[in-house]
Amino acid sequence: MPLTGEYEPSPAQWVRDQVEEYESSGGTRGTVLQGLPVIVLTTRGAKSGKIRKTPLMRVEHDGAYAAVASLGGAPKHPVWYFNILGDPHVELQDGPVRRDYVAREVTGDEKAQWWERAVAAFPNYAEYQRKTEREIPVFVLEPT
Ligand SMILES: C[C@H](OP(=O)(O)OC[C@@H](O)[C@@H](O)[C@@H](O)Cn1c2nc(=O)[nH]c(=O)c-2cc2ccc(O)cc21)C(=O)N[C@@H](CCC(=O)N[C@@H](CCC(=O)O)C(=O)O)C(=O)O
Repeated sequence: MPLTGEYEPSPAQWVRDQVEEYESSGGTRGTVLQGLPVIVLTTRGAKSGKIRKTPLMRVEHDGAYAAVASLGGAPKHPVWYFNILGDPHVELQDGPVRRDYVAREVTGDEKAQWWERAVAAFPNYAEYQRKTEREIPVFVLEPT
């Protein structure tokens, strides 16, 4: 079931702009960062209930995706992390395809396997984890 409600763009201009270009082009432009593929994750604000859209690096395997709450290795989780904890029903747009998913945080061996996939897709993730004490959370998103 697609998430409905009032969209509240990111306060970060470059993020807002990437979402705008991604969506207005039907997922044909604004789909990379540093030449690597990007998806757009839609979540429901845990406090506002508004629709939030977050570009993330594309980490996909057999139809499932990882959402890596790296925030560049910052000491705190990105806010969208708490949105997913509040409501695991999310949407993900990968290029022109937009689908509904249910997200769950992964740990242990499953997380290690997805972390490997994530670093393979975007090597900066390894550097981000090295630069912070915070354990970077990973959600796996499976199609509903
Ligand atoms: C700035 C903040 O954003 P954030 O949710 O912390 O997410 C920060 C970043 O992760 C986010 O901007 C990502 O898109 C950055 N980013 C990546 N961020 C990552 O963490 N991982 C990535 O792989 C990644 C890739 C990427 C690629 C392209 C690009 O343009 C950006 C990319 C934000 O939007 N804050 C809002 C509130 C947002 C929100 O969801 N509020 C909730 C409240 C939630 C709560 O407080 O519990 C609500 O509406 O209820 C505000 O300050 O008004």
